[in-house]
Amino acid sequence: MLEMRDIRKAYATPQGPLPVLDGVDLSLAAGASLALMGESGSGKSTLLHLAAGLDTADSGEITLDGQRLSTASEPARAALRRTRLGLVFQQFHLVPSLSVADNLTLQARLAGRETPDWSQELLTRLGLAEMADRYPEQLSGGQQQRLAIGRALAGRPALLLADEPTGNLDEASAETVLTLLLELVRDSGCALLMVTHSARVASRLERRLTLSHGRLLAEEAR
Ligand SMILES: Nc1ncnc2c1ncn2[C@@H]1O[C@H](COP(=O)(O)OP(=O)(O)OP(=O)(O)O)[C@@H](O)[C@H]1O
Repeated sequence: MLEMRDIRKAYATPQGPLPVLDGVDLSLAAGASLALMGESGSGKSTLLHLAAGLDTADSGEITLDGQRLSTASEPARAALRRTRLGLVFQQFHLVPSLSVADNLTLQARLAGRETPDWSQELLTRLGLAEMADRYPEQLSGGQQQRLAIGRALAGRPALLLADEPTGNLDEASAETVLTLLLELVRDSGCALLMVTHSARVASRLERRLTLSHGRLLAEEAR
């Protein structure tokens, strides 16, 4: 479903190129879940952004759902993102002027992928059905992140990319949000690539990989 082959990426800085990824290979099967770990600055977000087609690698090949992302144009990458990917970040990035229900469905609707039954099920399972007419500022942090997860899954993506999705939440909300996210991912059959600092969070996923000095370390067995 997601294949990354010999990915290299350096950022241009005033001091010269800063190499971040130096030959990364990663494969994620349909429906599988993988935690991406590594020290701060090791390139986790960079890798996730490349998988999302939000940025391009200097070299290497990325294939998503059989389509080559690495050579696709920006509009083609955006179309693939809209239809095949769900994204969740540490910041929730909700639209303040839209209700909870509209935030949940907007992206799926724009991509022509909204199914009202699934949207309603998501609202209920995320504990947001009673709050459908509220606005994001009227929700707690945990509720806002649940909404952001619902939005990412409303279009039934093949792959959910999540960057520290519980990083902004207290321990109790983080646990609730993570459990819900994993249940919904499992039930919807989508694959999950999640960046996390937390070994405890990572242990809840099927696979774990660690980035270090631009490379992925050998995989730990579960
Ligand atoms: N746009 C950019 N321009 C220059 N350097 C960048 C840019 N984005 C990231 N970097 C640098 O690349 C390295 C990897 O950053 P990245 O955000 O991918 O790491 P990370 O592992 O996700 O870190 P964290 O866990 O702290 O979020 C860091 O040294 C960072 O400073």
